[in-house]
Amino acid sequence: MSLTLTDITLTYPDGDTRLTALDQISLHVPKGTITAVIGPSGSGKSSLLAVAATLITPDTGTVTIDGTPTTGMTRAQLADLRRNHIGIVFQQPNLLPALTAVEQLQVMSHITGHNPTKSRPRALALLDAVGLAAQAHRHPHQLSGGQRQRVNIARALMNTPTVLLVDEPTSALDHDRGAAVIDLITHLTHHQSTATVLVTHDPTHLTTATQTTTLQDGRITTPMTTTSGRGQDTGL
Ligand SMILES: Nc1ncnc2c1ncn2[C@@H]1O[C@H](COP(=O)(O)OP(=O)(O)OP(=O)(O)O)[C@@H](O)[C@H]1O
Repeated sequence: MSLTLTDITLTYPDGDTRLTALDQISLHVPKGTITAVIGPSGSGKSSLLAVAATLITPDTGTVTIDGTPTTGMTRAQLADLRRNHIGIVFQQPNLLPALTAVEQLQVMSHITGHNPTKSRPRALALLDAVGLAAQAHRHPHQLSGGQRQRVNIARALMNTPTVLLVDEPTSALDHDRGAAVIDLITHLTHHQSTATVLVTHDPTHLTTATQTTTLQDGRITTPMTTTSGRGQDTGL
């Protein structure tokens, strides 16, 4: 259960030429660990997440999820892999306005062909794990920004992903709420054993990461460093 990127190069069309967004990136993220990715705007962080999520196919290189290389998979196989193995937390929660918090999570089961009614206990347990047991029946407009981001994170975990990809989850939150969200991601990473990649602009987030990598112009510029960040048991 891990995520491995091997020699990834990604280019985009740029007028008559091509812009290299990722240049021979290799990264190994074991289960139960967080790799923080930092770097200036335009350095390739979002591109890296999109490649890891199999949303963009790189020009060269391999994305391996849980030991299975994704190279050569059909679109249907990739969609299946994303639904069942990859959780993605975007900057903005993008919750459905008409649904309550618990229903936002149950929809994920519906998408994977499972019975949403049967998945309700897990949805409620996850909301409890992110501190929202009392808000499970509220609609997005009845939740604060931090609470909406917590629903977003819980939703990404609904289908027990082995890989969790998180893009600047605190950009819309104040410092304290942001720190709480990072604590939550750390906690869930360890106890759901996800291989987590966290893109962040905030250096204070790096203390909870297992390793940190810095991107500059699509290249890794610093060797990984290892810390000892750990969370607590959610029992999920
Ligand atoms: N769809 C695209 N078409 C062409 N160029 C792109 C596209 N997406 C990104 N780029 C370029 O690729 C490079 C890397 O962009 P990317 O968004 O991955 O960086 P980033 O580090 O996530 O930036 P930010 O922190 O501003 O989100 C930049 O030069 C960007 O302009």
